Amino acid sequence: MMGTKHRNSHVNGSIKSSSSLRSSSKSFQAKMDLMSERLYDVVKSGSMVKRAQNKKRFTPVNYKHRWFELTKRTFSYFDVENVERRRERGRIHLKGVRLVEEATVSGEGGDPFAPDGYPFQVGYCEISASANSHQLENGNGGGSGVGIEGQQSGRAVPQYTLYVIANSEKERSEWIRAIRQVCEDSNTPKSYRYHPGLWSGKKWSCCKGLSRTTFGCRAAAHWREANNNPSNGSSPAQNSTRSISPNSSTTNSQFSLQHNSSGSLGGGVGGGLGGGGSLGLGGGGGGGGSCTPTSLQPQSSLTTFKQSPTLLNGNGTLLDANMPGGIPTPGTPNSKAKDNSHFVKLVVALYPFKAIEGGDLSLEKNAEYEVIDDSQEHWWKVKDALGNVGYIPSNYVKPKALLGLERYEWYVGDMSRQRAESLLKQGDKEGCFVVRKSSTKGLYTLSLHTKVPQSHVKHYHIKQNARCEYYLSEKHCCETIPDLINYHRHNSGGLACRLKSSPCDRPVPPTAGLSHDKWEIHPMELMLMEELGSGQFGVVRRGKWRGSIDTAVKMMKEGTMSEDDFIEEAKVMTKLQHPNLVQLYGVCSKHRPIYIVTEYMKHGSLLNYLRRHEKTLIGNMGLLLDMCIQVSKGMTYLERHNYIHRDLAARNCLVGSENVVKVADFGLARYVLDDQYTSSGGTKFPIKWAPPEVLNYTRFSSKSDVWAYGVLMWEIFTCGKMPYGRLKNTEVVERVQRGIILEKPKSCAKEIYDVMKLCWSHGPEERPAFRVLMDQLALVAQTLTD
Ligand SMILES: Nc1ncnc2c1ncn2[C@@H]1O[C@H](COP(=O)(O)OP(=O)(O)OP(=O)(O)O)[C@@H](O)[C@H]1O
Ligand SMILES: [Zn+2]
Repeated sequence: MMGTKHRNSHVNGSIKSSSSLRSSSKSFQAKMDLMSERLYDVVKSGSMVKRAQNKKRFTPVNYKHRWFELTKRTFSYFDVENVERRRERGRIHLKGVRLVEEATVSGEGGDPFAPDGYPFQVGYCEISASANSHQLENGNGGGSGVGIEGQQSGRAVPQYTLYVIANSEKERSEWIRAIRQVCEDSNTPKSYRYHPGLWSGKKWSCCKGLSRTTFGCRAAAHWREANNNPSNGSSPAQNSTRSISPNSSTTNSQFSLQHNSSGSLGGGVGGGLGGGGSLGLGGGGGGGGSCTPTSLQPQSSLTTFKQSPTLLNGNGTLLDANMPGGIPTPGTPNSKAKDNSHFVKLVVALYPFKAIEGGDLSLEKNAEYEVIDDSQEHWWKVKDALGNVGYIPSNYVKPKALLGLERYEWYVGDMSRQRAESLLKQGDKEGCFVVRKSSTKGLYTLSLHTKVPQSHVKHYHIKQNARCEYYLSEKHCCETIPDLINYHRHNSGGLACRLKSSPCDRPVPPTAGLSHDKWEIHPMELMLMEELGSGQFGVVRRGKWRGSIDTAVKMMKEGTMSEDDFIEEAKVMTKLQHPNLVQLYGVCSKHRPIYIVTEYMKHGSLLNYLRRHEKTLIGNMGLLLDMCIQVSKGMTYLERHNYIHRDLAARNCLVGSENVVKVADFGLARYVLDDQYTSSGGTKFPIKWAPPEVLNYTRFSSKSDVWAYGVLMWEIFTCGKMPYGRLKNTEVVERVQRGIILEKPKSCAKEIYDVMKLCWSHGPEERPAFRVLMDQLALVAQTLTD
């Protein structure tokens, strides 16, 4: 039980005045050290989302954007605003770090308010805030005054856990690796167990363990081993716990559910439910949005769990967490294979899927399936309740343990205000509504269509009171959002009208290929219909695959592309999958002309769409900005996969229902044989979308895509005007070389034009990455709308 009450012992009133004097000068010295350290040894930095103080209840305001910095001694975080003089909000001394692992914060039993992203956790023990790093170098030798902290710094078991949500899988694994690398490993156990999930106040979201101090349900080898393992390289498809997870066949094994009928892997006692610990200098006051009275809040905004320093094993025998080798693990790295039977991954179908090819399995919406093989990214082998086994598209299911509001028809997730409006107006029904993620991270918004006095959509923030109950009008509070929705189905309670229906089913996303391992399509399986348009490669027609799936079929004019190379590439391209990329289903390559078969987008090319709807679009900055953001999401995905588009422009984006915009034709330019198209001197070369380094040296990169993206933004905000008007290509080249850029479109806010200008920085390295652009535009959207 030690440790639970002592987190503030360094400010304990019993400390004698002389030592407090000493400690104040020491703390000044420590501050100076820390400042210089921050200036000179930042190993890694970046903005991510931090989960605040652990509470019994989950709340959206638990999540804040913070600027993180890793130095050789600390992992600290700062306000994101005010770049020059960032205020430090808290820090972890790396000496105290005991585990760094991926985490699962959302999903069933988890935090429904967790924003999307890639969470990881840092488990640590408290290191006295007043002590500087030099003192701590000696680890647990501390005198009795700071005895508890001194001892704790030598502990194997972390006392607290900090949850951080990275923006991409790659970023997450980079952070995990970086923190592990700079951490002293002397205090970390050879292997340890941890919970990938969150403690909800009642149980662990990962294993449903009912005691906060229950042994971790996941075994990890010491991270040295994990870090050295080549399979934990930077490949975004692999996550860093893969090699050390008990369920090695599971690509993302944090989803494993534990079926553990023979009792828990280890019991546990002790450890209060106490919240946070005070950490380091400056922590105070952060976090914000607490749900409990502030006087009960520990001063730091760190999310922390108390864990017992003393543990029981499965038989109830006392174990000393300080003993060499740390916590005994039922699943040591060598015995992991035997553990496999305990782990079953259950998924729930978000959409129906009809098995057409042999070997596939149909999915029934909301039914549960057991995953048998998820070694391939896009097609998993699963078993249904009747024992039928087959392949299903992995993007149609969600791990049961991660299921949040998705199970509800009315939840649309990441839909912008503008798209929600167009969706609801389309149905034109009184009381038709959706709940969506608000543009403020972690919050939700109810969008409601009403016809009184005339057809319009109202947006309400779902708020929380001091007891963490949700409400739309303060008089009617509910414990959960679904309860709140139910309440307002029966009582308008201050809303424009009662909630009635939600719009038709969520649109079913395309699959990566039309079946598992399928990218060669037999032309007999395609029914060709009307012509959709034509480009320089030939005609595009609508098609139906096996009478049921809408497709677009591009019939490639013979001699326009190097076909064999493209056919090889198509296998890779079918594997690229993102909601803002036009899905490549496959090719018909056995006959000529070859067909390229893609997802069908009902409103055709973005360029024509902008021109056709100029009147309604031009005044709607929110909608135009939303289109830009959608494209930036698709491009961020390509960037992350090191895939260069080479011909990004409004003509190569397509529009689907509810103003969904997707990027098409990525990478295709490489297979074009026509010199006029491929050489920067050619008449068909997209000069107006090309940055200086492409014009000069044909040097393509993701950053040349960023330049083109700036021009695409300009096309969007002018509703499809031709960049540089009627200027000839040679004149455009000359201007670009001289640094003359496109003018600000009339209907475009200065903040948005500023982003375009960044894309047109002369040197590729000065241009922001897509992932940065995406965040910047989301911030602009937040200030301009919602
Ligand atoms: N997946 C699709 N869904 C619906 N319509 C499509 C699809 N793909 C293409 N089209 C329609 O076909 C037209 C021609 O497309 P295509 O990609 O061949 O040429 P383009 O992009 O207009 O020009 P370029 O040949 O220079 O790339 C598009 O403008 C669009 O209207
Ligand atoms: Zn667990």
